[in-house]
Amino acid sequence: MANLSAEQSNVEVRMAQQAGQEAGRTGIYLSPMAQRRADFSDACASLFARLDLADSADVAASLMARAQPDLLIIDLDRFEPSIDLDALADLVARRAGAPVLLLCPFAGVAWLPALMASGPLRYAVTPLDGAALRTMVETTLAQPGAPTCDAAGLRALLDLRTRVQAALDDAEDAHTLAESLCAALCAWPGVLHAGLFLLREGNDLQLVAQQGPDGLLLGALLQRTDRLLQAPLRHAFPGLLAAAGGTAALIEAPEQPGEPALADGLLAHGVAMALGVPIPADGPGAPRGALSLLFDAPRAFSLDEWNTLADVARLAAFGLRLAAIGQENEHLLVRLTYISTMDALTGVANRRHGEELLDKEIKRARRYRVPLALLAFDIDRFKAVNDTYGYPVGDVALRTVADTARAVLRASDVLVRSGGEEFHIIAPHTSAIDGLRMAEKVRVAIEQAQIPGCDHVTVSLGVAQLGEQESGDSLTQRTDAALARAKRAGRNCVELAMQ
Ligand SMILES: Nc1nc2c(ncn2[C@@H]2O[C@H](COP(=O)(O)OP(=O)(O)OP(=O)(O)O)[C@@H](O)[C@H]2O)c(=O)[nH]1
Repeated sequence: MANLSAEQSNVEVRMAQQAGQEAGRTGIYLSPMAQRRADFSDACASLFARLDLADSADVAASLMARAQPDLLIIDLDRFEPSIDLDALADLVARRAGAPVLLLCPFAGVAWLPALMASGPLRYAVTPLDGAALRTMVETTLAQPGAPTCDAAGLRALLDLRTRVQAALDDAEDAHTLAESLCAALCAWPGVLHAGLFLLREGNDLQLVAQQGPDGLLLGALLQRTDRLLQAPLRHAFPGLLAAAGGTAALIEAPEQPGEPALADGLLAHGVAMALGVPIPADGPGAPRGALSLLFDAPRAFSLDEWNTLADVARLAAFGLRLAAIGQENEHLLVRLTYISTMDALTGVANRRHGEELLDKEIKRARRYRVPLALLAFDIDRFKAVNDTYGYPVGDVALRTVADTARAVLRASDVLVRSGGEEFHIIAPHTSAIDGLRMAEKVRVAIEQAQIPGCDHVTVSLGVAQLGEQESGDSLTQRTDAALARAKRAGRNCVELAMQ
């Protein structure tokens, strides 16, 4: 069987050689690597009557100036990092539509769209074995046009763009955006699975969202879901290559990167081709990562498709930045609300916020016809504490008093620092009698509390229940008057307000 197929392929080569030579076919192969020029010559020279090997774009240009070949092959493998994209683009442009085959390493497909924009070309991802290379050369000679989208392909692209736009419009946070983007990409014909990787703090690349058939999970395929820049398959899996290197990566066959574990995993789930598109950092501190797409069959992308994929990645970057800004705004709002409503020393509500809360509770008490009590308390002879132990100890005493009072209150009660060493407690669902009990509990708790630096303090308290038509101001005045009476009555006691 092996002999037969070897014989067959020899026949094919001889036929192609004959056809090529009879047609007087000419070719120019460009690669800066001597070994690659020799390998190409071994695999494909027989397809041409004349094959010129060029080691630079300049040499290829001068060969082309003498006579345009039937096929120009540009091999980008090992061209990097000194690749002169402009010179190569110029070669493609000079072909003016005549056949060009671009051989592109799987981790360097970012150059593809740039060169495709200079003129029509076919491409193949390398490494390729000799037979596959020969087939690609023959295919390009037979059908030299660049991959294009038919009407159905364009409709699918439009649909993808619309879905991505909608995902951006509806995104509440980075996670929901990533999920919707994966769903949009999965709806693109041929896509089996879509995933989104994001670089988090500390250079931790994580899989944020994925969508695909049951059982096809990137976590299982890559054998981890976080710290993916250290994953064993980071040099082979296109999604990881794109996130790590910031440039697109494409494998047109599972075994192309030479990682048997990856090839087995992809083949087991019917994946024929894998693409990674980097999500560019959209400004400093912005998230960066990659989109990963797994396809059920190999296909050549048109320039429209490459451009759409780059647009999707840019929109993803923009949307993720927007989501991050939304989150930062929420944090700022929480901080701002805290600063403008809470007392910095004790962490309880400040006077202005206390007044707002009292108004709210009064309205609620009226609507539901439930009692509301207001308590006022003030530290006894606090001036003496400051004078004797110093202001910092006075501050500690204020904090301890606030903490102690808060500890004996219900969750629905609100403690307010009204100013200096004076506090109020808004007590919903509380009658005057219950308010008195509550005041006594607060008084005893504070009397017994240990104050670091000054031993103990006591408080005097006033209690009032909201009258039927009473305003917040009037309730406060009556409560404060009761507190004043408690002070006059000798301090460390509770007084009930008069109606
Ligand atoms: N350490 C500290 N002291 C404060 C603060 N705010 C107000 N005070 C002090 O609280 C004291 C209040 O004193 P007074 O109003 O005379 O009342 P008092 O000494 O507590 O006496 P009675 O209320 O009559 O028992 C003053 O010494 C203020 O300086 C604060 O934030 N920190």
